[in-house]
Amino acid sequence: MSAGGPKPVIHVAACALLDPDGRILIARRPEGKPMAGLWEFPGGKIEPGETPEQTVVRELREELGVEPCERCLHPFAFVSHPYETFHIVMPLFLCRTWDGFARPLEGQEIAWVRKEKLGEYRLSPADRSLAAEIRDRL
Ligand SMILES: Nc1nc2c([nH]c(=O)n2[C@H]2C[C@H](O)[C@@H](COP(=O)(O)OP(=O)(O)OP(=O)(O)O)O2)c(=O)[nH]1
Repeated sequence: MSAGGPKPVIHVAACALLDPDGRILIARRPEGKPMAGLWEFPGGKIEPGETPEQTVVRELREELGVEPCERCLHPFAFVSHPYETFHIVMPLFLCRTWDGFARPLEGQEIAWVRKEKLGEYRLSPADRSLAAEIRDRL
């Protein structure tokens, strides 16, 4: 707990899209957002009343124009990570099947990256352990 009292717990849901060549899509947080310039998995905050799967489907549609089906989202890992001003809890799903062609719709940069190369990208601090999980378990 910080000196200023308890930090809010933020619930986020994210997804690693995996293409047939075994590459994973990551996105770079655009200028103007917190943690701009860092790479992360597509996703976002879970809105009230949403399941994490619904959040991922909504965010992939908004950010990338792709439509995964909910049953194509496979729970893979989660993080519980303290940032300075909040604490993030975030499940990461894996998805190998979706409709549409992933393209950056919100001014973000995207990259398809082999799992061995994920460590070469400057990831959000909460995502670093996820990259290691992907490298070791995928
Ligand atoms: N989407 C996503 N967010 C992550 C990851 N790792 C990580 O620490 N975060 C943090 C960054 C943000 O503080 C928070 C997600 O908020 P966001 O700003 O992307 O979500 P959002 O689009 O729903 O929010 P907003 O801009 O509408 O406020 O979680 C990740 O892999 N993916």
